[in-house]
Amino acid sequence: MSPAAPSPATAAVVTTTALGNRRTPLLTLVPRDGALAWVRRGEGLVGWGEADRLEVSGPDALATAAAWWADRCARTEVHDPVGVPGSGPVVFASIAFDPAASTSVFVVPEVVVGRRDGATWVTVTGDAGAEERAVVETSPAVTTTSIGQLRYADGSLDPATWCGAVEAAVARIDAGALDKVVLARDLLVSADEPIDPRRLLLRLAERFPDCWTFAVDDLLGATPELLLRRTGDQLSARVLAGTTPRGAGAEDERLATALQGSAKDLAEHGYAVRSLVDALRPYCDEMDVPAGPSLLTLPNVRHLATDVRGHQHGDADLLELIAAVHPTAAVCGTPRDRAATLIGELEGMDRGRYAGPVGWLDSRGDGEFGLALRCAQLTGAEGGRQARLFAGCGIVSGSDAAAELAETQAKFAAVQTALED
Ligand SMILES: C=C(O[C@H]1C=CC=C(C(=O)O)[C@@H]1O)C(=O)O
Repeated sequence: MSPAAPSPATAAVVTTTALGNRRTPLLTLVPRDGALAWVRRGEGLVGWGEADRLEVSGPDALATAAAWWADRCARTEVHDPVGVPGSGPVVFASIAFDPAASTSVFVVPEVVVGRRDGATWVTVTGDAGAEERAVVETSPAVTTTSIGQLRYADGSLDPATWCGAVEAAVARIDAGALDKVVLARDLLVSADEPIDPRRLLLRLAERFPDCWTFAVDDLLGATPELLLRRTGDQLSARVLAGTTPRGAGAEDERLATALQGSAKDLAEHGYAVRSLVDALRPYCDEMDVPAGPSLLTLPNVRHLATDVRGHQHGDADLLELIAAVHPTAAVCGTPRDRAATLIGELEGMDRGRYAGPVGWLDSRGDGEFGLALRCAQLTGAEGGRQARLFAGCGIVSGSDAAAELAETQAKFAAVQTALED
């Protein structure tokens, strides 16, 4: 564990509705550097500045982070007349796909602007002057500069080698070694000009209103998958697995109908739902799991989707629940351990925080975490002109490597279109 700096003995956190009447879109408020965001349909949280930061890895990473956040909250003087999920002290988090091996990042912003059910609030952590700065800083930023031409290069594996990995995975599945594994690949992008995260976030939010547009520590994306939301003792999740690209004209409907009737995709989806439900069940006294999936339609792909709800008993905090459910078979596989080992063997890359939980947590224990999918890691290389994109696919018996490669391309398109616009 490597906390960047020791927490101050006490911190003051003030939430105010002073900007309550302003309807400025949240994502236009964030600065170019250090943007923090979790926004869907214009509501959610944005933040900037760093009042505190924790970078952590190792087998107890999430327990360490939970203790750090609880300790920080206990030593914080809070004035929060708003009193809704996301008001008062908030930490944004981007957790590694493998928290034991890679670094997870937790950032407490100096300023958070939140919007929920049409009401807007501002929360300031730290010195009194920050509140005034927040008001000044909540003027919309200019975000329209073009980044020029984009050039793409293979990431860790070229497409043919990745298809070979998919075939190897199918062979292992057919030999009975496991039921499902999610294999991902990365794509490198270089632009003529530095990539402005604000521009990317705005484009993603415009094009993907059903997704959660997120940014934490230069990992930016619009995820359709909600790993876990906790509001008091109510838990909810949106599990996705099983995908088809969009088609032109009548072909689009044909693809949608085929997805809903595909035994392969329904099996792939079933593993993902079961992995979440089985992991969450010990923490719930009631669960509502629909008998079959619905269809989620996005501009680039359609997914099989299941919205799961649970009523929590006991006092496990949200990070403990996240540690229990992650990684689900939407991003890892079944059985989990064998799938994780095969990912390490076949993928040839470090996922970092791709496919890890990303979101926020408040001092009441409420929060929302998605899976960091359809995302780009801004690398800072070449003066901020480079990004690394990620996309993965669930592989089961019957998966076809060429179709899976096409699926990764359709998934990359979420960020590519936002960069190219
Ligand atoms: C792993 C990814 O997607 C997951 C979520 C939805 C559908 C998926 C699929 O059909 O394979 C994946 O399980 C990704 O977008 O990188």
